[in-house]
Amino acid sequence: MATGRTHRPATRSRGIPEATVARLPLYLRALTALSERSVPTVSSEELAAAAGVNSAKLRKDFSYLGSYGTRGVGYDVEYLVYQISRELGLTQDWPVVIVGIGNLGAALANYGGFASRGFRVAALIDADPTMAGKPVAGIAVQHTDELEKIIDDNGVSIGVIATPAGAAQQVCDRLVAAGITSILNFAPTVLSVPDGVDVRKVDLSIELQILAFHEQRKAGEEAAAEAAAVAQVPRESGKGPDGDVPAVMPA
Ligand SMILES: NC(=O)c1ccc[n+]([C@@H]2O[C@H](COP(=O)([O-])OP(=O)(O)OC[C@H]3O[C@@H](n4cnc5c(N)ncnc54)[C@H](O)[C@@H]3O)[C@@H](O)[C@H]2O)c1
Repeated sequence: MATGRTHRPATRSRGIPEATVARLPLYLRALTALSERSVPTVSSEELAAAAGVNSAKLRKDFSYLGSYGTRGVGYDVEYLVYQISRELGLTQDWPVVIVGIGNLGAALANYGGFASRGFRVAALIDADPTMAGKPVAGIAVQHTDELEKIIDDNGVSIGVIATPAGAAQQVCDRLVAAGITSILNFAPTVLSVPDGVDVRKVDLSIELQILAFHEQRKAGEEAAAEAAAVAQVPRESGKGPDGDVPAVMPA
């Protein structure tokens, strides 16, 4: 779902390509599901299918982690969960702030999947003074006046922007000035950030537009197939649809 842009080279410092990094969460999600079912080992084919990735690509990706599996047995699920979590930096707790606590920000704050993956929502921040002190997902919303202090006090390095597009750059600038080096941006705008700051952008409407494109193409292909089928219907020479009336009168 994420359409991302980062300010990092295509290959990370430890030699893991960015495309592999982008697939690690897919493997981790599939492996976590296996782990929850107490499945001890998994073959590259099974895991690739569960993650929606080609199995040769999976084996190549895992070779960057130094994980080659055992022939005839496959990969040890628990160990792979640990390896990928460690590679993604998920073996430590990441405090996150969400800025803009409207419909989306509140939904994100309520999403239990962050905490279970090591992302602790440390603070919720909004510019609306009437929201200050109101609890959302059990956390009192704080006013943007306190943004810098909140980030400093909580050692936050990841910020989530869920404000209207018009406010996003200004919020981004304040987050970066306060020491944030990773931003997840939900606002439909392109953010400018200095080198060393990673931005990932999530835009569900872009995903829907891509689906609309494919739907349109499928509809076009169906229409073309129908037209081709109609064109191929054998006709008796000189007869109309009823078989007795000429479709086209001779000139
Ligand atoms: N990426 C996606 O898939 C996706 C999906 C839905 C919405 N959005 C986007 O997310 C954003 C929020 O949508 P919403 O429906 O929650 O809007 P909303 O109007 O319900 O909430 C916006 C919140 O941001 C606060 N805000 C405004 N300016 C601020 C500032 N400078 N600092 C801090 N807080 C500020 C407002 O007080 C409000 O509480 C919009 O930009 C919207 O387009 C993205």
